[in-house]
This record gives sequence, structure tokens and C-alpha cells, in this order.
Amino acid sequence: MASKTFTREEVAAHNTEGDLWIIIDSKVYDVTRFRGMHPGGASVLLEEGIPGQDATEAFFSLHRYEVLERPQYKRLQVGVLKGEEPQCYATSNNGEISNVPYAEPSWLAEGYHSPYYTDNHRRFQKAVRKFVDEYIYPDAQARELDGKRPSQSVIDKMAEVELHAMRMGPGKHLKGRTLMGGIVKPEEFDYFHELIITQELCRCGARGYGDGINSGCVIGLPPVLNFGSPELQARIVPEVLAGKKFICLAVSEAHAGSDVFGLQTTATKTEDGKHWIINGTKKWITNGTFSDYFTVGCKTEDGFTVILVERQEGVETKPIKTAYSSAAGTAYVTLDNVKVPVENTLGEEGGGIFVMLSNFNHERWVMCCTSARSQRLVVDECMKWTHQRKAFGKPLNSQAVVRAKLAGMIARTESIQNWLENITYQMCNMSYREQANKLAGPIAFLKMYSTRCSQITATDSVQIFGGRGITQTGMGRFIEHYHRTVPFDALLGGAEDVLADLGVRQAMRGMPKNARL
Ligand code: HEM
Repeated sequence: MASKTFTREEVAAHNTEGDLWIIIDSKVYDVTRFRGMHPGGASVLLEEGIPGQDATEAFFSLHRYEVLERPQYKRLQVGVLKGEEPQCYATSNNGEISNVPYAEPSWLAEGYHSPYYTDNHRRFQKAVRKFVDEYIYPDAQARELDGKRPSQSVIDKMAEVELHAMRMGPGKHLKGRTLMGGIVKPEEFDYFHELIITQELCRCGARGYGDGINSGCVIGLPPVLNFGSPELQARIVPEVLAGKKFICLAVSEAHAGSDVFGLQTTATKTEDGKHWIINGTKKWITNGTFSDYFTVGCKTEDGFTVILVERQEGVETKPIKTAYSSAAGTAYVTLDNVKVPVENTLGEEGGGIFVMLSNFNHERWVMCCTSARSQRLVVDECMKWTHQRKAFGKPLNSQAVVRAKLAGMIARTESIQNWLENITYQMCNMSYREQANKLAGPIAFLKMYSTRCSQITATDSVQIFGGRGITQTGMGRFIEHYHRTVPFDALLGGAEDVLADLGVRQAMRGMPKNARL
């Protein structure tokens, strides 16, 4: 029983193969029978300094804190040390703000200030974090392992507090909804609230799952919200935001990714002009395997047109095996003579590029939010690991070469977050049209810069974690995951080089004609 107390001397008497106790962080464990099942082997538990002794340091240099939290291992605890309190605790995913330096953006760190966040944002952040840690984190870890799509119970829970609606950003779709239990009024909800949601969600450290929980909707629904007919909106939007139906954006193809003018999926009108007949294929479609609706980019007589397709005869989806988990529902979509009413056209016929462009800024900004926070997760992991792991008799962080790597990743993470907050502030103060004009370049640059940085940070973090950084279980599991999935950020929403060029071309367009050195 965990409530029993023992002195260190009493524990020390249980020091043989047939009667084996150890102390970890003031808790006493009977590992006699567990020894034969220990994933790290039986012999290590009999090594010098372990039987009947305080094994705290040895334990934390080899195991994550969460190991002790697993029910099957919790049961091994037989008591606690008399008059001693646990000194170690998990600083992640317990609903609290971490006090590990740089584990939180500065606006959340004690004693720091920010011009951007109000008391309302702070209350909102607390509630979102609690929600994510309680409901989403456990499902994220389980689904990331089994590759199944996110549990419907989590999607429903998210709908209860209107997380799906809030992830669409500020706007009229929030009207009449009770957001996060009423903490923020629909008309007060701004891009900083949305940034908070996105960044809190990616603390789960499960990239595929993160996309699985309705990222398709974040990029697939805005064209319906902004360009769909009132009838289409009335039919589609409520059920999607309630988490009962799923939608995805289906633009990229095997033939063309960033180059939307190179798309080959065609939509041709029937003779009576009442329907589109769509033929083609779409590739890398997030949430595609389980989507009910597809926002499809098509080549039409007038150019490029976006059309909403409902799952029906002629629409087939099959999973694509990518580097991240199949929880994301990444699909190859085939469209064979799919008949769609012309009323499903989103925006003008031939005006698809405008529909897409108006979506891209928001989509890329969301990705910047994710990338910035994921890099911070790596900083957090590296700070803890280098603090608790000893090599050559000293903690890893006592080595200058390790500290230099930490310095780089901290500086990159901080600069990205600060730039991101500046852009978010501009978004809060610009109309959608102004944003499209003035922020397409800066957002493209930020995304390019952020994903460049993230790859350097991923490489350095693997060096810091060594073999554990390439191992899917144990101490380095988040690092392995990050390093494996970081290229997604650099590709989705426009490849780095394409975005860099877009930013410079935008700047060139703004050059005063008479500017001279
Ligand atoms: C209540 C006590 C313990 C439990 C429940 C436990 C559990 C585990 C688990 C689940 C693993 C698999 C890796 C992971 O998921 O992190 C593991 C690995 C390991 N454990 Fe333990 N362990 C305990 C105590 C110890 C102690 C005291 C030592 C002593 C040095 C030890 C040495 C190891 C080693 C060497 C590995 C392999 C690590 C690796 O592959 O990187 N364990 N243990």
C-alpha cells in the first residue's frame, strides 16, 4: 500500500534477488517479481547501488517520468519514505504552466510581460491547456501508436466547447456559439485566441494525430464559409463544426503540388449546364480517408475552379503511408465521372485561384503557430534531458558543445514566436483583404524561416539525445517523432523555396520605381 511509510534502513534490508526493493523519488517499490518482466532486463536491477537503495538518479537517466504513472507500474509501489516528499514531477501535460526555462512562450513565463495578450487570453489559455491535457493528450498518444483515426469521443468533446468552430478563426461562423464554456464572447475572439488553440494542441507531440483532429476542416471548410452559397453553407457548415461530418482540402496531385496551375483534374459541364462532371486524382489529402466532403481544385474551361464534392459514387479514397501516423487519414483520392450540382461551385467559375489564395495565408499562419510551438517542445525535451542525463560523470549540460546547441535552438524558437506574434497582431488589425495584400509575403517568409529552423533544431536534438533520438520508445520518443515528421511542415502549404520566392516577389512589387542606391 502506498500509504505505508518506511525508513531508508528498513528499505535497505530488502536487497536480495528474492526480496528486492528500491527507492525512486521518496517512493518505495517492490520489484522482486517485476524483475523478470523488466523491459530493461533483470540484471540491471541487481547492479551495485540499486537493491534496497535510492535509485532515483539511475532511474531518471533511463526512463521518462510517465513510466511511473502507468497503472501496471504504479502497482509496484509499496509505500513512501518516512518524512520525505517527492522532488521530481512531470512538467508536461499536467495542465500546468511549466517552469522549465523556455518551455513556455515568454508571455506565459512568470515575471515576463507582453503587449499582445489580455487577461481574457490568459484565462482562455488555461482552459484550453486543461482541456488538451485531459482529453486530447491521452488519445493522441494511443492513436499515434495504433494509427487509428482520432476517437469520435474526443471530436465530440471538442465540438462541445466549439473548438472546431474556433479553429476556423474569428468570424461570423462563431455567432451564437458558447466558446470554451463562455470564457470568450464570439465577437471578442481574435487571432491570438486561435494561436493559443493551435499551439496548445501541438503540445501533444503527435504530428499525425494533430492533423487527424480535423486539420482537413481548418483548410477545407474556409472556402465553403467564404465562397459557398447560403444553401450550401446551411447544409454543410453546422454538421462539420459539430464534428459529425468531415471535410478536407483536395488540391495537390501527383502531377502538381505547389503549382496549382499544373493541376490535371478536370470539371466539365453537362449539356444542360446543371452539373459538373469531375475526373482526376488528388494526392496527400489530409483527413481524406474519412472525409465526407472534399473541397476540390479543378481545371475548367475558364481556368481554375474550386468545387465542393460530396462522398458518392465515383469518389474513392485510399490511405497513403507517410512518415507520420495514419491517424491523419492521408489519402489518395480518385474522382471518376463524379457528378456534382453547379451550385456546389465555390466562388466564381475560373476564380479558383482567388479562393485558394485567400485560404493560403491563414493556412500558412496556422502552420507557423504549429511549427513554433513544436520547436519549443523540442527545447523543453532537450533542456530536461541534458539536465538529468549524466555522461562522463557530469550532466550533459555541463558540456559547452551541448550548451551551444541549446543556445541555437532557444534563439531560433524565441525569434519565430516573436515574429509570429507580430504578424498575428497585424492580422488582428487588418481586414481580410488587407491581410491578403500586406501579409502574404511576411507569412510566407515566416513559414519558410520557421521550417528551415525546425530542421536544424531536429538534427541538433537527435545529436543531443544520441541513440534515443532515433528510438520510437523511451526517453527520446518525442525527439524521434519530431525528427521523422518535421519535413511535413516544410512541405505542406507550399514548399520552402516556393514560399521564399513568393515573399521576395511580393516585396519587388512594392519597390518604389525611382528607388536608387
Ligand atoms: C519501478 C521501477 C522500474 C520500472 C517500472 C521500470 C520500467 C522500465 C520500462 C517500462 C522500460 C522500457 C523503456 C521505457 O519505456 O522507458 C525500462 C527500461 C530500462 N530500465 Fe527500467 N524500470 C524500473 C527501474 C529501473 C532501475 C532501477 C534501473 C536501473 C538502472 C532500470 C534500468 C533500465 C534500463 C537499463 C532500461 C533500458 C533503457 C533503454 O533501452 O534505453 N530500470 N524500464
